[in-house]
Amino acid sequence: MKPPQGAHSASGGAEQSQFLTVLSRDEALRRWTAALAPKPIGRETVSLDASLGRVLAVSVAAPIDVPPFDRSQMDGYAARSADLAGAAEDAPVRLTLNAETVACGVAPRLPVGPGTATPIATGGPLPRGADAVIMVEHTDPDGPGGILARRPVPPGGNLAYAGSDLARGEVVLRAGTLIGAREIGLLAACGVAQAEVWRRPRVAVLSTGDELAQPGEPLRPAQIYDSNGPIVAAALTENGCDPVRFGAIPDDAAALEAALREAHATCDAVILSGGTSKGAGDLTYRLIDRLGAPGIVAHGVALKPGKPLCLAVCDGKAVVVLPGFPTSAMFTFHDMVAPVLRRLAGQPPRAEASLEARVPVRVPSDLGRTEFVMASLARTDEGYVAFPLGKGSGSVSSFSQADGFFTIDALHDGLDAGALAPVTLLDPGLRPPDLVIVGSHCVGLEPVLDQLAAEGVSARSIAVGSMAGVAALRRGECDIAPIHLMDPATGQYNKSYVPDGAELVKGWGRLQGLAFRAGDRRFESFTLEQALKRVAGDPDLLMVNRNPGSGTRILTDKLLAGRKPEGYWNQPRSHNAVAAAIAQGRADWGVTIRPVADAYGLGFIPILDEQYDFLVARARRDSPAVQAFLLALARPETADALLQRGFTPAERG
Ligand SMILES: Nc1nc2c(c(=O)[nH]1)N[C@H]1C(S)=C(S)[C@@H](COP(=O)(O)OP(=O)(O)OC[C@H]3O[C@@H](n4cnc5c(N)ncnc54)[C@H](O)[C@@H]3O)O[C@H]1N2
Ligand code: MOO
Repeated sequence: MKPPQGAHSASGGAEQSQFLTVLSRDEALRRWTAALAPKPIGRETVSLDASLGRVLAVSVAAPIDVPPFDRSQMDGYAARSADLAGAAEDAPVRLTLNAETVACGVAPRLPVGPGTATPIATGGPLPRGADAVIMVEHTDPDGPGGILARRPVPPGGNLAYAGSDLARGEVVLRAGTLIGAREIGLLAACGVAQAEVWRRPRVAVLSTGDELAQPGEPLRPAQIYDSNGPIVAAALTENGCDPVRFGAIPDDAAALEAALREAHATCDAVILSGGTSKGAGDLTYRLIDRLGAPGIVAHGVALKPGKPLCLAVCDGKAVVVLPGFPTSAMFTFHDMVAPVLRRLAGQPPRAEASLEARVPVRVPSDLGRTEFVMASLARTDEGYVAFPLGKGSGSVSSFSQADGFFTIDALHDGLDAGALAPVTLLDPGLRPPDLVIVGSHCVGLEPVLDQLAAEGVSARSIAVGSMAGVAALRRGECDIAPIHLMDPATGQYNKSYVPDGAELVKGWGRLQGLAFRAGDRRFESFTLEQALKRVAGDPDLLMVNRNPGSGTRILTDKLLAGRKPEGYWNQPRSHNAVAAAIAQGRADWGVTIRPVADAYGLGFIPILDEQYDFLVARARRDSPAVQAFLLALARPETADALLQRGFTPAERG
């Protein structure tokens, strides 16, 4: 959305007309549902094949008996139980065969009189007079026209009576049932070819913002891909609605008004994302308020993520503006919007599940807002651990990687390390991963994890950095911690960081170096010593550093020997961020690894081969998942893949 207007704008300052009242989550929902009175929007009749995933609008009673007639459950002979009462192995009873055979789908013509039997197939209709079936195994032929029955069969033996499965008139599926494969089978068995189901609400999906490109299009400078549109559309389908995509609307009053009016006129509900927060983006609100009464009922909710959520009802239709930040958009959709849309769709409430987990690190939070923290779960010997996915509301990955979320209430400024928290699962069918890897993530891990996936071993890699990985391993929260930590005293990698109960497994080498824009004369063809002298002496050179605790930071500090050049406090958390800052000219140099520098087309002066190794918890070493990991690591294909990506595989004997 557009930034706040500065002093040069016509209005002479940023408008601050939004968030007049920030409501609690519950109050915002109460006002919205009171204005909307959500209920199913209508019925339609669909064919049985098209009914999967739909919700029955009316109860269905069986129009016929199932089975429709008394039928045999065995291949054998329809007979009279009274005739068989005295039959035994040493005293068989002779029965005369009637002159017909009852196959499936053949109506019998002849009755079974006393002393007679009719050959019958499993599923064949029982002839008049018969009240039992004797299995063929319990008989012997006795000439062309008779059998000897060697067992007694009680009345009703080996047969199913008409209506014993479903009786005509019995309700087989109730209104409100979600139709799955089993329900379809049930309806088909009763001969029902169509189902009366709730109509799926058509919900318009509009992204807003000049910066949005659609996936598949090239990304121009300062653009990002529209992820909210596709994820909201998919989440609507998951919740029983039909999304209608309107794409990304630029920040232009006429375009937005036209799209919004069309969406409101042609759909049952409208969901926008972006431009709900402060700034001069109040265009959307003025337009929504003009769409119909009562208009906006809540704008600003005391929760995080999701504070700028805007809820409206215009002429009986729900209109929602989700925050632009992807995690905020998805969380508010999941928590507040989806349950209401499900009621429009006639869908049953979503199944909720939660479990208790220990949160291993302190999680700070804002006072005054209920904070929802997305977390990845790992199972340990002492129960579940919830790792907060600390990427913030702007992240697209934290909502998708989260297993669930826990809350920190508005009156607290954080959750202490080690606290227990109930975690609400985003997918109630959570299956904890077989292998938990916590520490520094490296793209060299991908071929190893691909092999595990192909073998059916599910692995979860949680990137928290090397130091935090060591701590997690020490607390028993993971199986493996990848690290690349130089001991500043010895210059050696990793060996001095192995905690009790762990062992070090060799990974691979990553060439660390000083990266700069290719062709930059201030670095081109310099040795490392020359380059370091240059950065110390040239105040125009801007560096990009790494976050404290990262292996690269330790190395950088060692190289700088106490100096803090311009840019030192710019401390992103990844190799890629360092390379992007240099490539895009926000910085001139930084320390990163060769594969990343190459990917960004940067110049590179080698420093040293840093060792990326694995701490393995000894107690877990023999588990099948850890064994699979170690095997995958040792495969020649892995070494090839590492070489291809610019890493130096460890020598293995
Ligand atoms: N001064 C203040 N700034 C902000 C506040 C505030 O209270 N005061 N609130 C912050 C919070 S909290 C959130 S959440 C965001 C929400 O911002 P908007 O809803 O106005 O959204 P935008 O500004 O349009 O975009 C924010 C961010 O998200 C990206 N975005 C937008 N649409 C999409 C999309 N369809 N797919 C992917 N990403 C999208 C957009 O490019 C921005 O990066 O505001 C804070 N600021
Ligand atoms: O409410 Mo925003 O969604 O904190 O990030």
